[in-house]
Amino acid sequence: MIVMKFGGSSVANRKQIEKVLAIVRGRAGRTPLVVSSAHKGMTDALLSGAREAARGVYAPERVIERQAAIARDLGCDDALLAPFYEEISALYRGLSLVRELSLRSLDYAASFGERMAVRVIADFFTREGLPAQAFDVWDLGFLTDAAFGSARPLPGYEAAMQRAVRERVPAGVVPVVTGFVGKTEAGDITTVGRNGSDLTATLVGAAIAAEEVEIWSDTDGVMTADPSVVKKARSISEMRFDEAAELAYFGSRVLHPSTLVPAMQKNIPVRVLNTNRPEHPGTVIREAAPPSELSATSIAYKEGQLAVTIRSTRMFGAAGFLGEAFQALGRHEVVVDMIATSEVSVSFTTDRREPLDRALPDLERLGEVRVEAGKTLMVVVGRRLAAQAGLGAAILQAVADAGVNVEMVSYGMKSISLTMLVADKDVGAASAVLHERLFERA
Ligand SMILES: Nc1ncnc2c1ncn2[C@@H]1O[C@H](COP(=O)(O)OP(=O)(O)O)[C@@H](O)[C@H]1O
Ligand SMILES: N[C@@H](CC(=O)OP(=O)(O)O)C(=O)O
Repeated sequence: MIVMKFGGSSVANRKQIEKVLAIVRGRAGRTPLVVSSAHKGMTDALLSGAREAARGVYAPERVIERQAAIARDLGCDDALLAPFYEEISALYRGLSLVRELSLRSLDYAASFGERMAVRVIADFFTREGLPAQAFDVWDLGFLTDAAFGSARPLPGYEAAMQRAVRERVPAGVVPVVTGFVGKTEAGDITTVGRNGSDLTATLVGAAIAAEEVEIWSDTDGVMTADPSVVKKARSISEMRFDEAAELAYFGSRVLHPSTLVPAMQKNIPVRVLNTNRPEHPGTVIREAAPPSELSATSIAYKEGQLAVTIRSTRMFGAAGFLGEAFQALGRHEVVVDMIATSEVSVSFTTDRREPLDRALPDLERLGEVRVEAGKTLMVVVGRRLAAQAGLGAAILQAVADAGVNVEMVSYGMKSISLTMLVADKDVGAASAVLHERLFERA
């Protein structure tokens, strides 16, 4: 079996879904299980409708009309999605009455995108002669914890999924399964997090021991930089799991940050492909990749970071200071990405304000605290980074030549990445110069 995940851009409208049909038809002999995202923009539309409702503005017709237009274009009967339109209206009505919006309600609202998309896609495939059946992923055994907005499957979900796929998917029928969503044992709808259908795909792939997971998007696989930012970005043919995981974590939107974890655990290759150019070989991500002649594999960045510095003379030669600081961060669930220390200060970055604000009183007991917003983590990923003398210096020199000030650097022993903290405004200049030096010179 193979898992084929199609993102929002791949199922945006009839034209795109026709491409998806041709691609899936071409893989029919490999027993595909399709995981689909919502049509592009639907999740955002559903969430903004819910937020509006919670402010007292009840207007479900916008999102319903958007979905209905796609369904109609695909020739689906209005009755197919009518129960969902009623449920969305009831939910928005409820939110507009209580004027409240919990993480749980947000997940419930967001879930409609995938639940409606799989139904119209399976219906269309079947009418076009490729027998298909829509499934909510929980009906195939994917039950999760109750961490709304970042839910994960319950231990043992793999066996439940294997059994359900065997028992519920008829032979010769392509299952079209919801990405992104899940359900708790108590019946509450959850999501695995924004852009999470990639993660659903690898979790499902790991559960059913798929021979491969394909992620179909709108670029020729994983590229040396975000092609929407760096025009000369080029496709990477092979990557190692750890390289791709690092890249995904540091903001490369093409893969959700946790996508590679289930694939790594079960050693399942992940192939990233382009729905608009299915003949392109894309990128294969697996445990081992042949040596590359390039110094680096790719660059990525994560904007909107907060840089925090705690300065204290108490730190000078004292044991335990860092321990206290990081215990406080741990207690308040502050996720730290990058750290630098000196004799009298410790600096780190994080991307969420709210846990940091909760930790501040504890940190202020340790020393003088300064928080600066508007920072970007720029990362260069590559398995040769640790081994190639002078490469780190060349990267920093390139950024300096572009007039960009690097405020922090992290370059660990045996590391496959070099991370720099720069101002948000410098992202364009830093990306361009790094790409030019690392990938555009012969
Ligand atoms: N290194 C990269 N390689 C390819 N795409 C990237 C990279 N970094 C960022 N991206 C962006 O990710 C986008 C694909 O992700 P997304 O919009 O979530 O697609 P989908 O709708 O398929 O889920 C691309 O259009 C591209 O702009
Ligand atoms: N539809 C969800 C999940 C997802 O993964 O979407 P996409 O594959 O289009 O990134 C979202 O927008 O967050």
